[in-house]
Parts: sequence; structure tokens; C-alpha cells
Amino acid sequence: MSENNAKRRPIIIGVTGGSGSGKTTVSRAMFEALDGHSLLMVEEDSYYKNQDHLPMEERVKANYDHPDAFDTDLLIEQLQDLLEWKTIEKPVYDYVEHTRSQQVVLEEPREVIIVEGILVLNDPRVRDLMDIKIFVDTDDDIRLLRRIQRDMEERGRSLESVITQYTSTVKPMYHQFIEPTKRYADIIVPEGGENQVAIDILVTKVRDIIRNNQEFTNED
Ligand SMILES: Nc1ncnc2c1ncn2[C@@H]1O[C@H](COP(=O)(O)OP(=O)(O)O)[C@@H](O)[C@H]1O
Ligand SMILES: O=c1ccn([C@@H]2O[C@H](COP(=O)(O)O)[C@@H](O)[C@H]2O)c(=O)[nH]1
Repeated sequence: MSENNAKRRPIIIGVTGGSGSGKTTVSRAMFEALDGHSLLMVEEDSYYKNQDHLPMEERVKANYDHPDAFDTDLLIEQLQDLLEWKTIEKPVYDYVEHTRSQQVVLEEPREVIIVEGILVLNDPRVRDLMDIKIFVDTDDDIRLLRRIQRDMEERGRSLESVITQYTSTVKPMYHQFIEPTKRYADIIVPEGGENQVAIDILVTKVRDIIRNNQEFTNED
């Protein structure tokens, strides 16, 4: 892609970090602060692979924190479509059934696209599509506590299942695959959503890129 074309396409911001680090909170805070611009949130979780062919006991045991759990090719294809201002059919993931739902959501392309998920900085093909890369950095113990609360309240899990999953896959995969992607981040945000200084800096940078894009387009 030439530099000129790159200036005219939507902006992609990648937000990653461990489960419970505050990725969604940071993404939403940016979303709200960028009110007035056209924005789209793309959650990597939507791209978990379909597991309809597996019985429930297999799905429960699957490793959801390994890169192979995601249909990254589809994520890339759809991000590329958005960059070309094409509408996508975003898949919908069902955490209770541990598989893709039958539905899709039609998402129109937007000026700013926030891609959020545990492994969005893992694949170089995804990283290469991003204008800004953010890693939300929160200690393991805090993330575990947040995850217990969230999974029990919102994802229908027992305490025992959350602890078993955390020790068998979530924690080891974090250290093997997620934490190492910190080196690719432009900005590391400690403690996530409450870090208003980091959010303000990020929003200023995004507005700057949008303004440059508009000036460039007006010059044409
Ligand atoms: N800096 C923070 N301080 C306290 N609680 C936070 C902070 N950031 C996020 N949380 C809370 O922690 C939980 C997990 O945050 P979330 O943004 O959903 O994480 P992730 O998307 O990385 O899994 C949510 O209940 C959220 O409100
Ligand atoms: O069926 C599933 C699919 C995913 N998970 C867990 O979700 C987190 C990622 O979501 P966050 O919002 O970043 O926490 C990941 O750690 C998976 O373990 C699941 O438990 N079951």
C-alpha cells in the first residue's frame, strides 16, 4: 500500500493485554472520548473458531488462550475489507455454548476501528494493519480476581471451573503468547481503564491522525 493510500484509509487501533487487564474498559473510554468521530469496535473474541462439531465436554476443555483458538484469517480478511470501506458480517461468539452463534452482525466501515483482544498483537499480519498498538498491563493476581467475578456473574461459570481453567491454560498461555507481545506495543498502559492520562494521550494522538488524514484528502 502506498503512503498516500495509507493516509486515506480508516485508522486501526489495536488494544491487547491479558484477560481482565482492562482492554475493554480502555477501548470504551477511548470510544467515548472520541465521540463525534465515526467509530467501530471489533472484538477478537468474535473470531473464536466454530466448535459446533465438538460435544460440550470437549468444548469446555478447549484451550481458548492459544492463538489456534481464533480464526485469525477471517479477522484479517474482515479488517482488510473495512480498510477498503466495505461492510463486514462480523461473527457472534456464544461464551455459554463455547461456539459461534448462527447470527452475524453487519458492521459498516468507520473512520476509527478499535480491535481489542488477548492476541491481537500476536500475528504480524494483524499488527501490520494497525496504526497504534496498545498493551494494557495489569498484574496476574488482579486479573484473576476480576476474571473470577466476571466469569461467575456474566459467563455462567463455577468458581472451581474458573480456577481450573486459569491454572491449566489462561496463565501459562498469557506468559507464553500474550505477555511477549508487549514488545510490539507503541504504548503500555498500566492499570487500564482508570489511567485517564494514558487515555487522554491516546485520544489526542488519534485526533491528530484524523486531522492529518482530512488535510491530506482536502489537498487532493
Ligand atoms: N483500572 C481499573 N481499576 C479497577 N477496575 C478495573 C480497572 N480496569 C478495569 N476494571 C474492571 O475489571 C474488569 C475487567 O475489565 P475489562 O476491561 O473487561 O478487561 P478485559 O477486557 O481486559 O478482559 C471489569 O469489571 C472492569 O470494570
Ligand atoms: O468459550 C470461551 C471463550 C473464551 N474464553 C476466555 O475468554 C478470555 C478472553 O476474553 P477477555 O474478555 O479478554 O477476558 C480468554 O482468556 C479465554 O480463556 C472462555 O473462557 N471460554
